[in-house]
Amino acid sequence: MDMPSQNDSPVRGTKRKYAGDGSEMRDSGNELATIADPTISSPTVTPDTHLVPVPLVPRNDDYFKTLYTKETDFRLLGERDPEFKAVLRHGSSLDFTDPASVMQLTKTLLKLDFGLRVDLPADRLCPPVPNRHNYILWLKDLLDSSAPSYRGAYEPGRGVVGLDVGTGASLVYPLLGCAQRPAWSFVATDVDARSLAYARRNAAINGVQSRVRIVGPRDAAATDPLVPLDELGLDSIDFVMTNPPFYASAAELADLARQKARPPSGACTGAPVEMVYADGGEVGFVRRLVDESLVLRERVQWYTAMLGKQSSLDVLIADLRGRGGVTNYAVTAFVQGSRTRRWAVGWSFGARRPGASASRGCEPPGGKKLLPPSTEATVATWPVEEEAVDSSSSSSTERLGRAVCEAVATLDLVSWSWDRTRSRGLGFADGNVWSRAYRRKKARGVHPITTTSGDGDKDNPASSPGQKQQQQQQQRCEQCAFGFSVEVRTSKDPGETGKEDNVVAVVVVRWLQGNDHVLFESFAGFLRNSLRLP
Ligand SMILES: C[S@@+](CC[C@H](N)C(=O)[O-])C[C@H]1O[C@@H](n2cnc3c(N)ncnc32)[C@H](O)[C@@H]1O
Repeated sequence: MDMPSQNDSPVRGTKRKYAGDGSEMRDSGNELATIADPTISSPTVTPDTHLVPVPLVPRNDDYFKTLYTKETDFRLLGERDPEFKAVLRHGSSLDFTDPASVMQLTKTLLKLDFGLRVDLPADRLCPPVPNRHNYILWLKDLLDSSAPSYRGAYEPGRGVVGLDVGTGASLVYPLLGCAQRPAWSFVATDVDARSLAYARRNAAINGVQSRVRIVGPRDAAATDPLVPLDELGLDSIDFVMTNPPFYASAAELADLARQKARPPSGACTGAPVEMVYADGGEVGFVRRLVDESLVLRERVQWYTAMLGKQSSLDVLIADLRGRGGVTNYAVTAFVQGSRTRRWAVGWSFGARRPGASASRGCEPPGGKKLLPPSTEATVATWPVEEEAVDSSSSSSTERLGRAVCEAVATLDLVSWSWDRTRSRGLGFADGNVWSRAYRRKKARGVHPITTTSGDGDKDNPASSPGQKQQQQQQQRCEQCAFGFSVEVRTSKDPGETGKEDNVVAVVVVRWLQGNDHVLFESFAGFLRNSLRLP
């Protein structure tokens, strides 16, 4: 979960732009529940006509990627939202020690940037939007780059189901996920009845009840699973996410709040029920998730968790690699402004490997040794000449693409296809079919690799012979020891001249499937040596 740091605490009234590092706040009590709900024990309820269901407007992925990449200009935000303007000091600065101001910032960003409205209780966490958004961006990257289609890109039609363990009153992750991905749906759990009542209301306000199933209150006892797939009647889901309770005791929570040197009304980092996990804080909570994942395994493609401390990341990666024998995992950092950094870890028992930006999204202070094996390698770089005007001559990218296809054509692959429009090829092999040893054996008439046969299509009957064949081929590829893509991209390379306009074409190999990192390294080496560049 978000850990407040001493440095986050601005002096009251100082001018400061919000760089997304507002720590978890508890409201002072002057923001009240705004829609009457008998299940919420709010002392005073003020009806607010703004809070009627709002339709979510899907926007393109690039829009979401660029959000919060620059410091937020509060004056501008105030011009766009009068409710935010009302809490600004001198029209341009925000008092981060005032819970009502921080809560308004959260509401304003959710409203303006995502079209979301939330009702937040005074005595529960108020989520900093940029940090929560970072988690969703990372999940999108993780899931897109390890999708069953191997396309390595966003597929709007792909239905994805996620479980948010400990969703909180704001329901922030399911709301952000639904706002960005129309085909995503969620199950959201919590142990806190008060938070859940607000979460249900926030689902209703945003009209996402059919896409977010809110379950609980769960029993906090360790006997009540964090990932209750059987109870929910779910065979499998795509991901689990959690921002776990951080502290191991209420005393630790109070201690850190004191260190932040904020007045009590503004210093609070959430109610103990949300923030304390007595059985070991965030490490204990995520270990519990690891335990469950070791039983559920591939019923969830990605298990993920956000962490407040880098030391927790070290401990959990060691646990996953050691006890869990996990090799397919991802590490990233969510950085907001210059000070606030959170970590996240994800792991999978499946064979589909995520891209480098998702799996090696940061270099932890503990060093590169904490990172999972690399899944991308650049095997060739070629200067892009000025493209010929004559339409009969082909571009450097096309010629490089042809060179890739020629090199790969010499191999005994289970499948290889080249997409000319994307300059990208997709291939599958049963093993190392590029080694000299393989070729020698093949020349002697020995089939060097024993292949496994598919399970057939008994569970998924195809309607036409063409579809049937396609399905069988897909199943065959899924069982291959190695899956890869080769892509020709152009990029700017300042090179030795330092000139930004020096454009090069690069050939990038991506490890898409398999459990043997050596196979990937060796294939990249084969391609590096055998590409006859144009
Ligand atoms: C740090 S808060 C995160 C809230 C929200 N997801 C966010 O990011 O703002 C942790 C949440 O986990 C919930 N929680 C604690 N133990 C839980 C459990 N065993 N199962 C589900 N939720 C739990 C708490 O009530 C709290 O809402």
